Amino acid sequence: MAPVAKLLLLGSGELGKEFTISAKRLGCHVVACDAYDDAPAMQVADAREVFSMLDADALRATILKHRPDFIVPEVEAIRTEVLQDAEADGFTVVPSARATAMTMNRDRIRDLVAVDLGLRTARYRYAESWEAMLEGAAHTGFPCVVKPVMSSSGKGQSTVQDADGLKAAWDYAVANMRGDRRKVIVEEYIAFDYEITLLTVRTRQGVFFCPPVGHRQARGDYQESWQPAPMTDAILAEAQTMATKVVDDLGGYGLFGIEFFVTRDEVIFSELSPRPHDTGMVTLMSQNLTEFDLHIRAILGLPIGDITLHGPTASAVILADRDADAFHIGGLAGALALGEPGRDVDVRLFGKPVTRVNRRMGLALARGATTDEARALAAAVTERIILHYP
Ligand SMILES: Nc1ncnc2c1ncn2[C@@H]1O[C@H](COP(=O)(O)OP(=O)(O)OP(=O)(O)O)[C@@H](O)[C@H]1O
Ligand SMILES: NCC(=O)N[C@@H]1O[C@H](COP(=O)([O-])[O-])[C@@H](O)[C@H]1O
Ligand SMILES: [Mg+2]
Repeated sequence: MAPVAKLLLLGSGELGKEFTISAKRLGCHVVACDAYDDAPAMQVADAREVFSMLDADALRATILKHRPDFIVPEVEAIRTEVLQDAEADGFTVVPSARATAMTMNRDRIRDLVAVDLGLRTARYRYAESWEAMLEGAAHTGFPCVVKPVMSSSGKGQSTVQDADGLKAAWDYAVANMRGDRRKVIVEEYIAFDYEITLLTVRTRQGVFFCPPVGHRQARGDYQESWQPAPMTDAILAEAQTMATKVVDDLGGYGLFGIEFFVTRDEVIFSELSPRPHDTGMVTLMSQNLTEFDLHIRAILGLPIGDITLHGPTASAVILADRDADAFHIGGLAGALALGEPGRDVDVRLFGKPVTRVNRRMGLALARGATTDEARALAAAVTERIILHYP
């Protein structure tokens, strides 16, 4: 049987794994790529390719070898020029080669949103040396947040309290950045009331939204998320209007995770992923269609219909605390025993072959009468899951 579509998945982590499962359910053939073997998505895909997606020749060769109907980026470590060439040669990049290139570089997406579209963002400046950061900080004030223009999951990110901290922030950013651009964004620190991810689906039938996802971050990386995030209709409508402007400019079809800070009287655009978002993994339990189901449906041009929330739901991450290649994960039975009628619990173990300090190895999911109850239950589930290192 010929597959519904052949997908080349660039990045094979936990998001790619769940996306692959959703795509396989709709009859797709998935070739999962990453820089290391046995990555989570490879374990459920039809085929795998192990190479650095920052290597232009290897990426080009892999595209030509498989000739996919859709190239689906999953990480932010891809030589995006190759995707632009591939698109010019008639391949389809999800959602578009331009969106992938723009979002892989914080400065490009920030300039698009703040300058071209005129949407509210934190004040910012770019810097290519720690001395230049002084000038940036003069514009933003202290505290300020420093991030490499190429990084994700908070890598290389720090909050700086005063001028004395700038040199250390530069060194940390350079040591943890990805790619070869020694450049940072210096951003005004926003003392937000809360932050959300607005999962936004751009389809041939128009733009759809999931109920807003609230989340809590530590070290620039997500710790827990919940849905729905309580917010007023007016603030939500404003965020939706901003999201629509951004995705319509970026174009293409797929799900986008759009991050906003919300203060007492303002919605501030932070950044976006042109693909499923880590905080959106809460939809694995909360919705009739998960963010992964929505992404593949938008890609294939299938109808979305109603996005229905089952009820207040939360996710919490299961992290490793050290570097190890020998380990096992225990406590599943006890964790799942926390569930009872009206208090569903579930876990996802990603199957990553090695641990690292603070590497996300799995996820707890829980439902409750309120998001607070769901969050407490998800946290209790993670406490029962134990990583054992021999
Ligand atoms: N200007 C800011 N003011 C206050 N907090 C911030 C600011 N920028 C970032 N943060 C905090 O750090 C978190 C991570 O920042 P950001 O999303 O920009 O990093 P990232 O590396 O792109 O992460 P990911 O790829 O996981 O989305 C934000 O969700 C927020 O909690
Ligand atoms: N915020 C981006 C994000 O959550 N990306 C997800 O993490 C994986 C990398 O994990 P690893 O660093 O543990 O290999 C990526 O492949 C993607 O699934
Ligand atoms: Mg983010």
